[in-house]
Amino acid sequence: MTEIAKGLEGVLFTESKLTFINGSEGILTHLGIPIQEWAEKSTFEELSCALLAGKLPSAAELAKFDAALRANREVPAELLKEISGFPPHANPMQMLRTAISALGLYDPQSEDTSEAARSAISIRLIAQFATVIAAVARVRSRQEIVAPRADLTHAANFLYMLSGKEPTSEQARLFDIALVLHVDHGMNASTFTAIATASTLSDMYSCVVSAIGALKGPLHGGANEAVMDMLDEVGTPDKAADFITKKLDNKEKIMGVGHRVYKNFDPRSRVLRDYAEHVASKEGKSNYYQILETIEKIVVDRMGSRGIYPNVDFYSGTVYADLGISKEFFTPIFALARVGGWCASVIEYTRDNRLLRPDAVYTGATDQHYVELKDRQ
Ligand SMILES: CC(=O)SCCNC(=O)CCNC(=O)[C@H](O)C(C)(C)COP(=O)(O)OP(=O)(O)OC[C@H]1O[C@@H](n2cnc3c(N)ncnc32)[C@H](O)[C@@H]1OP(=O)(O)O
Ligand SMILES: O=C([O-])CC(=O)C(=O)O
Repeated sequence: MTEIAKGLEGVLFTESKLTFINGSEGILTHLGIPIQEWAEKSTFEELSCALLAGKLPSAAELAKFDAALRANREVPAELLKEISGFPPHANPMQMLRTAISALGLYDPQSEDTSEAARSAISIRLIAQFATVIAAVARVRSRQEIVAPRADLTHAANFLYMLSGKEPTSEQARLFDIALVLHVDHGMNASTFTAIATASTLSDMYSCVVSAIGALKGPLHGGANEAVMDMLDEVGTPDKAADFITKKLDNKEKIMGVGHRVYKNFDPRSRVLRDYAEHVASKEGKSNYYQILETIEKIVVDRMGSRGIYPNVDFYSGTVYADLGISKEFFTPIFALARVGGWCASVIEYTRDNRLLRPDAVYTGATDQHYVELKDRQ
């Protein structure tokens, strides 16, 4: 019988030098460097630059990349006008997808699929995702759009555009670490989608727009918002154990746990948990943090032997909530970070491109003939 790799599980379709994951041991590296070191020592700018270049940048290379990001933060005024006209109740990921699609219309280089053009567009996309997401947030809350500032880091500038207030250096650093943790993750569904689009030799904006659509779903990037919905449904820490036990007894899926590749702790969730714990030790444990602690313990006790552990989406929301960000923006923030990984993966794949075109085992009808409409039941 023909074997079908449902969900393409375990299928190797390309080579990559960017990200390595050992799911059974909970190891994640970018360019061979552990994610914990990137989180502790690096920045979103540096990791994005490194993935795009395929190597750690020199100080001069990083300064040039950072300057290019800062210089490209502004988006066309026409686009801001379009975003201001979006229905303010619309889903922010739909707004992001539509706005990035429109952004491509204003980029004279958008149809150029050479590596040099793809790299230049990547810098603009990384810089302008922040401006677009913050603009979407301001429009949804019926506030004036805040223009970007070139004197702030990528993380600080985004938080500034979101709230209109400059964040403290601790807030900016915490957010930067969250971005670093989300930049890339091998052949996840949204990166694979970006690559599938790129494999037809389509343009960079089309690749990234299709990836936004894939990230949006609750089985992928949308899980971070779904975790927060779950925490809001639980309400108070004393109700967490009962709530999760019932869900597990009913074989319902728990958001923010389980992973196609990790059959152990997702190392990113450990880093995020440590930061959430750090905030909790300074400011007292929030309800959210206490509920997650209880859920984690019960899930690991009952599901750990089946390889089901918290993933990156489990704790990220508490970190964003501590920064005053509302849950509708958790998935757009995932996109804000992941755009770097999407661009780097598209560039790497298209260097040795082959059209992606898998197949399905046909199980439909055979030996049929067309029946005229008037003769059908
Ligand atoms: C950034 C990211 O994209 S990380 C992932 C974010 N997504 C989530 O957090 C959503 C919740 N998690 C899930 O739905 C899954 O774990 C996935 C889709 C992410 C990956 O899992 P897959 O490898 O596709 O496993 P699949 O969904 O087939 O489940 C396998 C078994 O584990 C169980 N399982 C998997 N995840 C969960 C979960 N979150 N809660 C409860 N049970 C689970 C399934 O019910 C299934 O059990 P069964 O064999 O008794 O039917
Ligand atoms: O790798 C995956 O399948 C999902 C994931 O954790 C990510 O994209 O960060």
